[in-house]
Amino acid sequence: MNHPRPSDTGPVLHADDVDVVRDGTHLLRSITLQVHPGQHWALLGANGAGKSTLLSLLGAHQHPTRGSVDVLGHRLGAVDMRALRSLVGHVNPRHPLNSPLTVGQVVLTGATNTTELVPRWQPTDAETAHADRLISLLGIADRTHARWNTLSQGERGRALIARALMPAPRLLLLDEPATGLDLAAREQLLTSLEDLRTQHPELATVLVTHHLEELPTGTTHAMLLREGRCLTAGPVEEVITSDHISKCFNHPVHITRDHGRWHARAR
Ligand SMILES: Nc1ncnc2c1ncn2[C@@H]1O[C@H](COP(=O)(O)OP(=O)(O)OP(=O)(O)O)[C@@H](O)[C@H]1O
Repeated sequence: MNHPRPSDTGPVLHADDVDVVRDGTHLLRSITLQVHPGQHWALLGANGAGKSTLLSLLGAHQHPTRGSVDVLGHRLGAVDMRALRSLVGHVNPRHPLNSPLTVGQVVLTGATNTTELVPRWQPTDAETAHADRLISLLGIADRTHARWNTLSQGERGRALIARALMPAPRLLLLDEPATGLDLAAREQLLTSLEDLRTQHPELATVLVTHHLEELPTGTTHAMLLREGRCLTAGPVEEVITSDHISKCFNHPVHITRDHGRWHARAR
C-alpha cells in the first residue's frame, strides 16, 4: 500500500460510475462526480437518498462496490485509507468528544487527527498560531478558552470546522453543518463558510444538506440525489431550479434566489 501524499494537480475528487451495494440493497447507482480546486459542491436529496453514503466514499471511509473513487489523486483500494483520511477535512456534527477540552484544544486535536488530546503531545508555536487564526476566521475567538460542554451547538459547529482545517486540507467535507442551529447560529456559520472560501480560494468543499436555505452563497455546483441515483449535477444555477428540486424531493416546490441564497416553498 502507498502512503498517500496529496496530489497537487488534477481534480480533488473523482468518482467514476460508482455503485454501492450493502446487504443486497443498492445505496448508490452509477454516480459520477468530479470536484476541482475552488469548487463548492452541495449534495442535496431527501432522507435516505444516499448523500451520507456518497460523502463516506469521498472522505475515504468506505469503498465503492463498483466503479472507482480517487480522493486527492489516490484511488480507494490502492492506498492506506486511514492515512488518506488524515488529508481530508471532515466535519461531523456528531463529534464523539466526551472530555471537557477548551475550544483551543479541540481545534488543536485537528493537528493530530484525534478526538482527544494525545498525551505528552505539545503543539509547536506555529500550530498554536495557526489554530488561533482559524478560531478567529470562524468568528469564535472570544470562546477560545470555553469548554466543549459549555458551548452552544453553533459554536461547536464552528469549532469543528476550525479543527478540520488544522492540517490545511485541500478538501473539506461538511455533513449537514447547520442541523439543529437556530437562525442566528445558522447565519453566523454561513458567514464563516463564506469568509473561509474567500480566504482560501483553492479549497474545495462538499456540503450535504436537505435544506436549500442552508447553502452558503459561494456554492458553485450541486448534485441532486434521489433513491441513490444522480438526478442532475453541474453548475448550481443550472441544477437548483424549481423543476429539478420538485423532482428530487418528489413534491412541487417553487425556488427563489435572493442575494445569492435560495428559498423553497410549496407550490
Ligand atoms: N449498511 C447498510 N445496509 C443497508 N442499507 C443501508 C446501509 N447503510 C445505509 N443504508 C440505507 O441506505 C439509504 C441511504 O442512506 P444515506 O444515509 O446515505 O442517506 P442520506 O441521503 O444521507 O439520508 P439522510 O438525509 O436521512 O441522512 C437509506 O435508506 C439507508 O437506510
